Amino acid sequence: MIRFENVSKVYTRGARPALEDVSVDVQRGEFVFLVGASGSGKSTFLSLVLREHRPTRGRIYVAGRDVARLSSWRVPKLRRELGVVFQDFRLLQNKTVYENVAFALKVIGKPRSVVRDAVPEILDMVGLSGKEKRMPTELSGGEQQRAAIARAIVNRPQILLADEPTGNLDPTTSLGIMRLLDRINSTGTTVVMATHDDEIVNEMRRRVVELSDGVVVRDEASGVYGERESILPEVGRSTVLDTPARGVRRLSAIRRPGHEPARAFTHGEA
Ligand SMILES: Nc1ncnc2c1ncn2[C@@H]1O[C@H](COP(=O)(O)OP(=O)(O)OP(=O)(O)O)[C@@H](O)[C@H]1O
Repeated sequence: MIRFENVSKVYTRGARPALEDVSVDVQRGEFVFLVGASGSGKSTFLSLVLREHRPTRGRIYVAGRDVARLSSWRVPKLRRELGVVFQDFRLLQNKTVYENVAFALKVIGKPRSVVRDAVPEILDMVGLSGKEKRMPTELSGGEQQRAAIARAIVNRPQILLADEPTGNLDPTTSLGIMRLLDRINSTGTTVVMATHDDEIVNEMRRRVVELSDGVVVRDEASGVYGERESILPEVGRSTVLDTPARGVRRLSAIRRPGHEPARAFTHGEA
């Protein structure tokens, strides 16, 4: 679904590459975390998928298209296959929740009948039924992100890119957003999420691609944020979750008694 072949990106001649010889293959339906320190190249990776920039070297295929060679007039069609959410939501402040989501369909020429059916359905899915008429300023951060996610997926894109989607949210709200992203992924949408949120990555146990100074230094099928497991080889997963001293505190802290922690994302309500 997304393939990087020996991709390098140099923004400014003479500067250190933002990405260097990156090869990553993301299959249809995968959920991939992109992790790494600030400046390691995560946003650059996502921007190349979106064809906001072209790679300096290498090939990038997205949903079957060679995006580096794509002519400009074909870029909008590529972007219809891609939903995007950001840390700062980026909702249109002068439009209601309904209008924000409907706008995404209107700009690509969907008929009114499609808008009328699709918008309520997607708002229901993200848990915003009843809040259609609110302005973004009348929503909590988590609700704003839900609206942004609704807008990103209302056109049923094959791929959802998320750049720090929980970066502005508290732990409980982040958990709800992750459940929602997980649910979207379980419907077949490929999800690539750049994040600094170690606890979410550790809890989800999905594929982790780690960048460091633009280079892929780790690509694990079911990874954690850092190298914690090599430090704690004998400690089981639930023990890690229950051990505040290890720093994995947040998700277990908001777990209600009797709730199954390990698969909370997979089957929980958003
Ligand atoms: N438009 C740009 N022009 C020039 N340099 C850029 C541009 N965008 C990013 N860079 C540089 O490329 C490198 C990678 O940046 P990038 O934003 O991809 O990292 P990141 O991992 O997403 O960081 P963060 O976690 O802080 O968002 C950095 O050195 C950055 O300064």
